[in-house]
Amino acid sequence: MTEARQDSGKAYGVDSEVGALRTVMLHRPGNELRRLTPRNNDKLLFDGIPWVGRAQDEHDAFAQALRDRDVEVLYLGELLTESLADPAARAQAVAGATEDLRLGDTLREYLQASLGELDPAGLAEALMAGVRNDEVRAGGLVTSLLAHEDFLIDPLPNLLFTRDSSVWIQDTVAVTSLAMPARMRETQLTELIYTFHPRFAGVDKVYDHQLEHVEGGDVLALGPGVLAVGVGERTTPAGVERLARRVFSKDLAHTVLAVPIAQQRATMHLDTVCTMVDKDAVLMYPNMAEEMRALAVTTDGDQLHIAEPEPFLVAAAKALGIDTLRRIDTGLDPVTAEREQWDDGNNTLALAPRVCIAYERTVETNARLEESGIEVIRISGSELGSGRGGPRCMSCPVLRSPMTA
Ligand SMILES: NC(=[NH2+])NCCC[C@H](N)C(=O)O
Repeated sequence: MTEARQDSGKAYGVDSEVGALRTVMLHRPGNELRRLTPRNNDKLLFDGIPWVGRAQDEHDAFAQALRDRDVEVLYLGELLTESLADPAARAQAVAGATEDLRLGDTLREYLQASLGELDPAGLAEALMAGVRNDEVRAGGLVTSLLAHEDFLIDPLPNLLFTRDSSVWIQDTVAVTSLAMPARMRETQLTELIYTFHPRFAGVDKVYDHQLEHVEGGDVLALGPGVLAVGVGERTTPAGVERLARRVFSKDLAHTVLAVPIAQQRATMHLDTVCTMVDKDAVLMYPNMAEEMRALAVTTDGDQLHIAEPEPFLVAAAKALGIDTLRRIDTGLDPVTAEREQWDDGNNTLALAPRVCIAYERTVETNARLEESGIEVIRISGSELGSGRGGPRCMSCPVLRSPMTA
């Protein structure tokens, strides 16, 4: 895969969680965060109202920490704007953003016409930050009945978490299918980027946003040929089944480990409780580590075979063909562990084996990681963290050095 990828000049492909990170897609938070209010923040999946300027500073420091380690940083907003240079992309974008039945025909037609007149940057901004009723002069019954502050196109503050809206599996990309209504439209944007951006021309898409729910935060590339997929609040049982069929049919993996996780906000994705920090080591939330189980899914080319549930580390080591998958045991007491898990202490982003980025505030977890020989690059996330996502959630690796020899 890698040779073909490099020969053809395609700069994408991911076969592990820890191969040297070369290119990553981030989203610099923008005006979509300025739409959050105390009345809509729950629905929009934020726990507070971030100070946007500071969140941007924190995010810039995150991007700089990556560049300092020779990682190329792509921005979703820029890729989107560039994609919208294509008239076909603009038409698809406008149609997608205005399909909501809340609009009614008059308003829909008005919006389609006015969005159609925007330049690519203006349209990208409307797609990300949304459009408020009092920002347009639409006229008509629906406009009159809606409140000034109602959104005609909802803002997408969770674009920040680029991990979830697409995930690279080898040299294909999965445009995911997000479960929460507040996030569903995000994948219209990643779909546009991977369809229309010249950088990704011709890329094979292994999943799409109209299929059963799968979120990227649930998908871990444990090593070449092995995916672990969390099943809980976001990714559904049917989602992991569909993803397994898709990756098997394209020979992108030989084993998919389905990992049930508690259906609650604190553990919304597998990467909130488990991330990889070395080729053979994971950091796990201690309060859940013992009970985590996995069902290994394999195929004979026709049927799926589902193994009996086994402890996650055992099933993962078997699938990877190694003796042991080590767990970095932070040894934290249950209360400290719970506090640091909530603050995304387990949500590390590996830049290479034994090097990761973490929020500085998860002091104890970071100290234990260092004692275990893992380098920790700390970033501040006092504002970024109000969206309940850490460095792994805020990054979509596009290219990692392959783990395969
Ligand atoms: N991969 C992750 N853990 N992403 C975190 C996403 C947080 C976001 N506010 C949500 O609720 O969807």
